[in-house]
Amino acid sequence: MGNAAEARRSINDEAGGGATGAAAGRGGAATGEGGARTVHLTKVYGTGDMAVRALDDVSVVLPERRFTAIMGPSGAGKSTLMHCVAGLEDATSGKVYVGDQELGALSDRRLTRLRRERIGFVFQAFNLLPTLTARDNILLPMTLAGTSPDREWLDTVVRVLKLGDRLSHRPSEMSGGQQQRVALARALVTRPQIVFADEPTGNLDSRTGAEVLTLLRNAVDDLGQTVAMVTHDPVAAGHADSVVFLADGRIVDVMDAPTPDRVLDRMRGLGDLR
Ligand SMILES: Nc1ncnc2c1ncn2[C@@H]1O[C@H](COP(=O)(O)OP(=O)(O)OP(=O)(O)O)[C@@H](O)[C@H]1O
Repeated sequence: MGNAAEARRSINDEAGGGATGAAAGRGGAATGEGGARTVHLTKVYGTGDMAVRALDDVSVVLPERRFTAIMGPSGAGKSTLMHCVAGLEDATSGKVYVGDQELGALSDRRLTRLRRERIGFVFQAFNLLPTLTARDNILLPMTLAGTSPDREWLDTVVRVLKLGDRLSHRPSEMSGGQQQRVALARALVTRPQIVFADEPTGNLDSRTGAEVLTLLRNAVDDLGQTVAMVTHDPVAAGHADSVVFLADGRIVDVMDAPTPDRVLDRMRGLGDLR
């Protein structure tokens, strides 16, 4: 209960200098050591008559060691929000912080490094390389960066994700759920500040989807990760600590301790009847 209330306060706070209580309460500075946040973030695609305001003055905190779901009707700006916070898109105005680092202040080279070292991604299509074994897929970010894994952490991730007996298998020799677990392990292996999951259960049957959601939950509860997940699925959102609802590029609601029924009701209210 305390955690949910804390997460809500933190999300609802003006994400700028006013984000005192919740972020400070978890041992960070007022700006929060972990997690990510946006301050008056606006993203406009195109110009003139063609301009699309995909995000309109969004101030939100994705609190450290919390599992946050991002929901809303198609075109609401969910992917844009995720891409801006992950440093894949520039803000038109406003600011994005990963931990205490403001992304707009970074050169391209440093932004690339921050993305590689501090952000993990799990996509709907697992994006595993077919010719590599599970182990080599998991280690790919480190191979590309020329760094070596922290053995103990790698062992922990492999154990929590129950991949110990799959490490020498190639993606074609694994089920969808196993492939998604490898993708999650790859996202976690660098111990990122935040993991973004974009519809991570979209391609999975409901049982395997539930397994992946449990693993994301475990990544937060057992490994201390911060996870933000875009989803259309109220059941998936029910695994999160809180849900941020977007509509027309704005945050319209935040729900703590979500249940699938309450999420579904809220989505109906937003005209999202999928
Ligand atoms: N590269 C782009 N160029 C122009 N417009 C874009 C671009 N990317 C997104 N948009 C527009 O920005 C708005 C928000 O898109 P976004 O993909 O963030 O929504 P979403 O909530 O993720 O939608 P969905 O659930 O359908 O994936 C939409 O109107 C979309 O058409």
